[in-house]
Amino acid sequence: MAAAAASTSTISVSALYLSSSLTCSSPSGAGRILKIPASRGLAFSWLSATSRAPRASPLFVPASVASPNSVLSEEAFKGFRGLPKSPLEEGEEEEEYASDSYNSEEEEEGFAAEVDQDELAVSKLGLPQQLVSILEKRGITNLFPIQRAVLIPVLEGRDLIARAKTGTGKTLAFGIPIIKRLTEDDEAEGRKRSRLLGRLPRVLVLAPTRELAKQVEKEIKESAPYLSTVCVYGGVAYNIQKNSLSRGVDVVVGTPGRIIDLINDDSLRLGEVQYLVLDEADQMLAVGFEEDVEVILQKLPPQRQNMLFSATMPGWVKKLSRRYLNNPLTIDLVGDQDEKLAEGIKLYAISTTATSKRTILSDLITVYAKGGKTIVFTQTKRDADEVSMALSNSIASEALHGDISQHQRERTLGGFRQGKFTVLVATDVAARGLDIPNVDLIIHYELPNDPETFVHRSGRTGRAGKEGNAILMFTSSQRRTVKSLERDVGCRFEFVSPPSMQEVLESSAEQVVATLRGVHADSIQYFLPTAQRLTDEQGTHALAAALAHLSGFSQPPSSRSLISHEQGWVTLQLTREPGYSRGYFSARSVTGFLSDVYPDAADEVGKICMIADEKVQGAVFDLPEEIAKELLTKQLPPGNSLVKITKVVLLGWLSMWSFFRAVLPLDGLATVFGDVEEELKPESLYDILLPILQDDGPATDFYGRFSNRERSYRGGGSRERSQRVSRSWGGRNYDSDDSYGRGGRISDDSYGWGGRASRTDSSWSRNTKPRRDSEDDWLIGGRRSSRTPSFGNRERGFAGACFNCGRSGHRASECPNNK
Ligand SMILES: Nc1ncnc2c1ncn2[C@@H]1O[C@H](COP(=O)(O)OP(=O)(O)OP(=O)(O)O)[C@@H](O)[C@H]1O
Repeated sequence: MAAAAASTSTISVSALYLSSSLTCSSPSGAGRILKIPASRGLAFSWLSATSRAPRASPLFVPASVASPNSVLSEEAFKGFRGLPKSPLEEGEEEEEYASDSYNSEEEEEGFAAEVDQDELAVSKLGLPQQLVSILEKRGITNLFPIQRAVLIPVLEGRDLIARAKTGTGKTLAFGIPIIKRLTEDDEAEGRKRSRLLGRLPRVLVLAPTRELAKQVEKEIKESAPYLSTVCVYGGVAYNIQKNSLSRGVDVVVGTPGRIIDLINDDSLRLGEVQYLVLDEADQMLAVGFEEDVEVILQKLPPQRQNMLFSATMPGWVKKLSRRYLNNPLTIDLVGDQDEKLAEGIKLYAISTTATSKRTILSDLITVYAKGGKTIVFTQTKRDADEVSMALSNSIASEALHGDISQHQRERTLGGFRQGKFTVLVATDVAARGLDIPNVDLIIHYELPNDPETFVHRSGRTGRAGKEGNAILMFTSSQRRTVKSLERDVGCRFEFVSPPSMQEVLESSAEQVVATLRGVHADSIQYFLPTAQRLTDEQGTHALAAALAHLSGFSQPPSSRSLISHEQGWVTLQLTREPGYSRGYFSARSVTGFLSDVYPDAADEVGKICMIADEKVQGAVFDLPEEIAKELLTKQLPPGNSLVKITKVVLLGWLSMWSFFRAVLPLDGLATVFGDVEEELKPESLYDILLPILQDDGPATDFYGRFSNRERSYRGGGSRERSQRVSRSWGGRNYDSDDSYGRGGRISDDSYGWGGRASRTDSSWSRNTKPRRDSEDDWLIGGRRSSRTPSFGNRERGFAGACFNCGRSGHRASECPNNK
């Protein structure tokens, strides 16, 4: 068993659905393994059984509290009525504890019923009334698990290291106890201090990005408006920040670069800081803030309480905790759980081609976001701009990346928050920490660089216990990476096909109906006579016409290519019987055939894809609708057959379908599949399905870092052409990536990705830089220089960081610390 590090108390206990070995250690560091069979796992159903937690879905609470291998703070649950005796109490046998405490189903149920949900109510925790009222007004009536876990240790003055899933309320986890302490101290002094001009800060919160800093400031300000909270970050003038500091401040939140500048010109004095919070500590390292952070820590008074929040524990973060934290308590609500995502997030994956991505994107947004907010993640700034611009034709959208000025970034985020536009197209700058309420859909337009980025991007939805969807777009050559992601993140994708036109139309209509519900009753009055007349004349047609128009379909939807998804095109399939083949069947064979049969078609042909099945001599290709119609009337040379493809189905279904189609008559097919699935409704028996096609791109099976190669063959064309062009790409499009191209202090908080950009080594992808600190390799920006591009491909070795210990080279499931 791995005992906890001597200086760190890894948290113990809580036998919550314990299905595997849980490593526990007492505060003295003596670890023990507690084994409780899954069947005896204790369900903390009381946490989800409340009707008093309106913002938390039932799915949410067990995520952090009752999943297998949850590791929680024993102290955190002190005082909970009905909490079973700790298994770690002196002299108690592990097995005895297991059998004594949980020996029957009834006992479990009895216990669950006995525990009172009020134990989590903010009104019952002894918080200052002022704070309670404000929190309740904000809809925060019950603590989330990380907040409950952190509360007592912080109030007891412990240093701590904490980790919880995205969107689970980490900001208030440190915010609530700190605000409580400051409020009580002020009350004890008769509020003299709060009126003191020029008072020095008692709390310092360090955040890796400007946006995160502003968000933390907002959360603290909204929860304690009576305290003075000042946010300092780069990219904006110093004066306003200096003036605010000079007026007197209780809490300073900021990014390290600007904090150092303000310390250096004596505008910020840290001599009275009692609480230090390092938010997203591992990200500080990723963006090159490690030196700055250490400089700041050395300037703080030694008598202070430290709280460090970090998703992983790379070497530097461990070093920080050893050097600057005092016997910290580790509170880890993720542990080695396989599933790293919050429970409310439903994951989909969709196979696309480089050329079909953009057209599919807007359909996905229409069908899956249903008019709600969407964030689309791209790899590069250029893609963010281009995708946002392309979307703007049909959906209000804005881009967000590190090249956009700070002022504009704030305006964009503000507009998105307020719902002024519904689609934000962002690079990974927005992946970490941003808390935008009610984001319904995340689209990974390009694969993320690593599993952690996937978790953080996806975590912009499904926050605070809500539900959300995340869709991963991948090309067929990236299929293995998708599988790796499933393993690394412990998630399962539902593989879906591009939305059909029918689905797009239905979703558009639903959104219009939702908008109509918002029309004011008084306005409706003015239109009633006309509506009545129209209904009398045309019946429901009148309303259908209005819906069609408001959905943006005044003209009938044009046909769509099933390979490029572009409008106005039709996809046809040409197959040739083997005996009639004149040599190797290629894209040229298709154009040759078209020239013979209908030369106009040869001139207009769009994308051509070869059928993957080598036994079939054939290809599918796109033609403009009118030309396709004409072609289908032509006499074909013997041995050739030409059909219009009418449907795409998922690969899994396709193979099953092909099998049954080969062995059963049509009515037999209907019997086999009956009404099982939408894809296989009886009417679809007559559909001509798109066959499996040869890959249209180069191998990009190592997460998103090379996916911008796809740009090279965007625009369609034959497979041969695509590959030839794409090979000329050496890898990443450096100049357009957020991690590069900025240096110096100014960029210190340029969205976090600039950081000490000057230190980044653009040669990382070529794997030439020697390994300096293997634990940091995977991180985005800053120091990711040494990871091999084959990351994520299990067969080629795992180069990401372990979620459990933060070290690279193995997954959490293989972590030596588990043993
Ligand atoms: N107890 C609570 N009840 C209801 N809502 C809460 C509660 N605590 C926090 N929230 C809300 O949940 C949202 C997510 O909180 P926060 O941003 O602190 O999450 P996080 O864990 O820091 O996420 P990330 O890891 O993505 O940065 C915020 O909008 C916050 O106001």
